[in-house]
Amino acid sequence: MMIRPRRNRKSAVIRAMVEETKVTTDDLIFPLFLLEDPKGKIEVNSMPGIYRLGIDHMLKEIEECLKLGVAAFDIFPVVNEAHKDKMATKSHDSGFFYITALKEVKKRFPEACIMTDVAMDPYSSDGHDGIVDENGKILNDETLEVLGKMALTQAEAGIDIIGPSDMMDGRVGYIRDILDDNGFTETSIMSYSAKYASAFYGPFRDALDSAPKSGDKKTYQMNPANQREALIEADLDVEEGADFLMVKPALAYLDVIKLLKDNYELPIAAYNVSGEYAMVAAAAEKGWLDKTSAMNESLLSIKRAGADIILTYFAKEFAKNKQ
Ligand SMILES: NCC(=O)CCC(=O)O
Ligand SMILES: [Mg+2]
Repeated sequence: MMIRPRRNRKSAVIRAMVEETKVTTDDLIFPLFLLEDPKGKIEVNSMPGIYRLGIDHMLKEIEECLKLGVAAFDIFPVVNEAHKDKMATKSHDSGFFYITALKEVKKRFPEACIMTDVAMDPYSSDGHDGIVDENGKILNDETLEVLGKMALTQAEAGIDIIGPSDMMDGRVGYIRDILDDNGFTETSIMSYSAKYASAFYGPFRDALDSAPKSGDKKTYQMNPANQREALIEADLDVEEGADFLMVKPALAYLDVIKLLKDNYELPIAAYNVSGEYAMVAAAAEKGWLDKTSAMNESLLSIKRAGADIILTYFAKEFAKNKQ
């Protein structure tokens, strides 16, 4: 035998030397759920180890993460039912707890990179990302106006990266124009370019209590069967001024991550979503697999597929394990 691939696996030093992919805390964005009650702290039932936090706890959490080397956070609001309405009015109310908390976070930790989400669902009494008309249809162009106001309100709070996750057509360009017209030329946009209508968002909707009250999201989120459609979405986002392209979910869509990586020069992000976290966490709780190894392998696979950035609920745990 002339060629014996096992020689390059014979010791830990050689294995490390020939390792093609490495995940570091620099690659990670940690999604966090913000509660209205400043002192609140409630675990998400379907995401063991992940908590919804009031601002007091969240400041502590961010401080701990920064010490561990995790410096980027995507913050989502948990909105009480009483504050939801058809037009998601609270999403662009600068006095709402979410915006005041974001300002507090940026003031305390100016060095942290803070990302926010642009979509109507957390604030919508219909639980949809856009405006729902009397026939249950999701209105595209009317929704853009709400998204524009939402993005501007977040930019005014000093947010570093705006994340439109709604999948309305034309929203990246619409938001870019509004930000630029108001002087926020340095506010970045990470577009959820290829966001699929996935079952793996279930635990996130538990966390935010934001599941659609009727229907599903298939008229705006992509069909999991489609790969080439991701190129259409990504082309548009590039033309409209996105700074990053995102694929979501991650693990069931590694081919899409690779496709975008091979076809675009912009950095590629992948969202290792709540259901992907929950599967590992639940199996680990049952003793059916090792949580740390499964976490490391998941993140490695997402990076190997081509993701430069990974949004993951494992961020803090990964960083702790690296210490
Ligand atoms: N717009 C953000 C999400 O929908 C997150 C989904 C998840 O983590 O399941
Ligand atoms: Mg699109």
